[in-house]
This record gives sequence, C-alpha cells and structure tokens, in this order.
Amino acid sequence: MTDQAMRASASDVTLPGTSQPHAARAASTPDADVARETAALDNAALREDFVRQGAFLYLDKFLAPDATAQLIRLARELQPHINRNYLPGHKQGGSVSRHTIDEHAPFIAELYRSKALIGWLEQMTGDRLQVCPATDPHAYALYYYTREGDHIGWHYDTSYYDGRRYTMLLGVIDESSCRLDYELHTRDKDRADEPGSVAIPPGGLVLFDGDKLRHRITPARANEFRVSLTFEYVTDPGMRPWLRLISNMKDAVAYFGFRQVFRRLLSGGKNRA
Ligand SMILES: O=C(O)CCC(=O)C(=O)O
Ligand SMILES: [Fe+2]
Repeated sequence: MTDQAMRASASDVTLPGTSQPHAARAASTPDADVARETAALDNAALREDFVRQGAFLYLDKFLAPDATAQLIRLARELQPHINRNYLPGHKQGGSVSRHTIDEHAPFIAELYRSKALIGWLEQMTGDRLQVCPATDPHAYALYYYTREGDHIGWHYDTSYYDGRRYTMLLGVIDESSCRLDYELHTRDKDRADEPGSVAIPPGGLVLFDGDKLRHRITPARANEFRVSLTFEYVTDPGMRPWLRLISNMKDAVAYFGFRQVFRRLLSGGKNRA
C-alpha cells in the first residue's frame, strides 16, 4: 500500500482513540493523531501548569499508541545510523540527526511539521512558533542511551537563535533507569529553585524553554536501552553568523559528527544559510 493510500480520511479523526484492533483501520496521519489526542486534553489547565512551572510541562501520556509504535519501530531501524559521542564529564551517548531522519524516517519529519502539534505547542507556550531552518541538524533528532554510563550532564538547551528555542522531548523506548532530573526557576531570582525528576515513558512528553530549564539525563546502567526524540521550535529562526558557528561546532562535537553538520556547507554550499 502506498503512503498516499494509507493516509486516513478526515473522518478518521472522529474515531474513538481507544478503538481496537488497529489492523483493520487505515493508518492515520501523524497530524490527525495529534489533533485527536490534544483535543482530549484539558489544555487550559496544562497551560497553567506550564506557566506555574516556569515554562516546563511533563505529560506521561501524550502521543497516540499507533504513532508511538511507529516511533519505536523507526528508532530500532535507525540504530545503524547512530553517531556516538564521548565528552568526558559532560556527555556520552548516541544521536541520529534530522538529515538522517529525513532520508530514512519521513514519518518523524511529518510529525515535526504537524500543524496540530505546532498549534498545541503554541497554546502551551503562548508564543508563535516556527520550525527550525533546514540546516539545523537538531531540529529533530533521536538520542540513544545504549551503553553503560550513557548520560548527559547538567545543562540548558541554550538558544543560539535570535528568539526563544523550545525543546519538546518524546519518550520512545525506555528500558532503563535513566531519569530526566531538572530544576525549575533557576533563572528567576524571585522564585526558589524547584528540583524534580521524571522518566519519560514511550509516548510521554516533556516541553520546556531551553534557556530556562536546567536538566540532565542520569547515566544508563549495563544492558539498558533508552531512546528519546527531540523536536526544537523557535520564535525567530534568525541567527548571528558567529553563534551559528558555535552552534554547529557544538552539534558536530557533542551530537552528530562533522559530516552530518557540515556536509551541506561542504557540498557546494547550495543550502548555505
Ligand atoms: O535524552 C533526553 O531525553 C534529553 C537529552 C538532552 O537533554 C539533550 O541532549 O540536550
Ligand atoms: Fe537538553
């Protein structure tokens, strides 16, 4: 069956999200899935949570089971494309960049651009959001924690863009003891720091302003396996050239490798931005 033929008709949006079995029903689009799931949430209350928690939100259930199952399958399929990094004292683990996702997992690229998803994120953040430019290898990416000690130390997801940068994390696979530890309000001198810790189960969501949430992923133990998917959205996609260089160097060293990050610049500069 072609992708086109598998697309759900608009009427599928109204099907009860819990209906089983799924095999008999045509696969829906990521956009329709998100529209259905977010329509069932108490979005006014969630927006209040996001604000009260200093631009942070955690939902243990967000993505529809079908879409989550797709992500799990794709995360396993993309394992041969993992780029591993080791930065003593800061980070150890694997990543798959948006460029590799574009080539091998268009479902994820489609989910990233889902109008329903972006609309819901705008509702939560109170900002107009844009997708990251095509040259940003971090726009959407998979993180893999597959070996003992894989982790990322305390950090912010600093925005090198002219505007704010929001991080959305989706749990994909979590056969691990890894936790997302975080501290709220660290950049707000009028509020006491508030520590917290969550695991992100498959289909669970974390959303935050990258410059506001201090966070880390605790080290994986032997024989554990964790995959999370990150989506980044910005309020202004402009970036000063020297910050672009810093951002690219960080992505090359800490995440995706120099080939992934600089290949567009090296292959004739067609997409130079
Ligand atoms: O693996 C995760 O869930 C988040 C990783 C992270 O915080 C990062 O790479 O900036
Ligand atoms: Fe982070």
